[in-house]
Amino acid sequence: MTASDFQHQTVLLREAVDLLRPADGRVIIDGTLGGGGHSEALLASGATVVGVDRDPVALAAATARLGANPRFQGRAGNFAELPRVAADLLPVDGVLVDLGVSSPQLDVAERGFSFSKDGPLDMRMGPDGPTAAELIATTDERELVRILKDYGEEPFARPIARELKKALPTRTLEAAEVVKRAVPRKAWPNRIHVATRTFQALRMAVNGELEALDALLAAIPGLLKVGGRAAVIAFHSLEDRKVKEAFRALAGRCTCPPGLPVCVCSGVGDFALVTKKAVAASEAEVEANPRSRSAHLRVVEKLR
Ligand SMILES: C[S@@+](CC[C@H](N)C(=O)[O-])C[C@H]1O[C@@H](n2cnc3c(N)ncnc32)[C@H](O)[C@@H]1O
Repeated sequence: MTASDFQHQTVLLREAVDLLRPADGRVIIDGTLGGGGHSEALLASGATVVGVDRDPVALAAATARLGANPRFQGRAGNFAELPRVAADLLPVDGVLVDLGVSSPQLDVAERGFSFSKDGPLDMRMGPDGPTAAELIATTDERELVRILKDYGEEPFARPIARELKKALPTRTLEAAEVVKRAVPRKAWPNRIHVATRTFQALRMAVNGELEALDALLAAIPGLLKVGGRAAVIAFHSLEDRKVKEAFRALAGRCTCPPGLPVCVCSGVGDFALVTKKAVAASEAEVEANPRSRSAHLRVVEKLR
C-alpha cells in the first residue's frame, strides 16, 4: 500500500480541532495519527504536532503526507505509553485520541479485520502480540464468552465461543462462517453482518483497546500543561462510558479532608469539563460518512 492509498475519512474534524485550540507555539500530541486528517488541520492552525501510531503502515503514510512540514513529527508507539513515548515533550498543550481502527486497516484483506474479505485472522494494529487466530486458540471458552459479551455485546456469545473453540479458524472468512453456523438464521441482525460483533470484540481484545484507553485516561494529568486540553473521540459505548467517568472524576473530585460531614469544596477538581455532553457528528457528516454516527467527542481542560 502506498501513502496515497491510505485514505481515512476523519470524523468530527472541525469540532475536535477547534476545541483543542491549536495555535502558533502550541504543542499537540495526536495519539492516533492514522491517515493524519486531524494532524493536518492542527498543523494548519499553526500548532506543532507530534503524531503517534502503533501501526507502522499508518505512520509511514501520514509521515509521507505531513512530513514536509517542519512542525510535524511522527513517532511509532502506543498512546497507552505516552508518558514514555513523549517524555521529552511533556507537558503539552493538547492531546487527541480518535479511537478504533482506520478505514485502510479494515479494507486491506491481509490485515485480517474484515469478515467480508479473505485474509489471515490477524487483526493486530501493530506488529506485536498474538493474532486473533492465536487468541482464539489460547483463550479458554469461558474467557472467550466474556470477550464476546463485554466487547461485542453479542447475545449469542456462548454458542459462538463454543464453535470458535471447536473450529479454531485461521482465516477471516472461515471465522465468519463459524459465526453464521453458531447463530440461528432467524436471529441474524437486519442492519449489520452477523459476524460484526464477534469481529469487533476479537479486535478489541487482540489490541488491548480498553486497557490502552484506561492507561491514557490515567496519564492525562501528567501529560498536560495548565490550560492544556485532552480530547477523546470514542465509537463504542464501553469506551465512551470510560471517558465520561474519567473526565467527571478529574473535574469533580472532592478535595475536602476526610471526615467532614458535608463537602465544602463543591467538588471542584483540577480539571474542567469543556464538553458537558458528548459532541456528536452533524446530520450532514453522518450522511457523508455513516461511521461518524456513533462518534462521541469529550474534552477536558487542566485548570491547575
Ligand atoms: C480512527 S484512526 C485515526 C484517524 C485519524 N484521526 C485521521 O484523521 O486520519 C485510529 C488510528 O489509531 C491507531 N491506534 C489505535 N489504537 C492505538 C493505540 N493504543 N496507540 C497508538 N495508535 C493507536 C490505529 O492504528 C489507527 O491508525
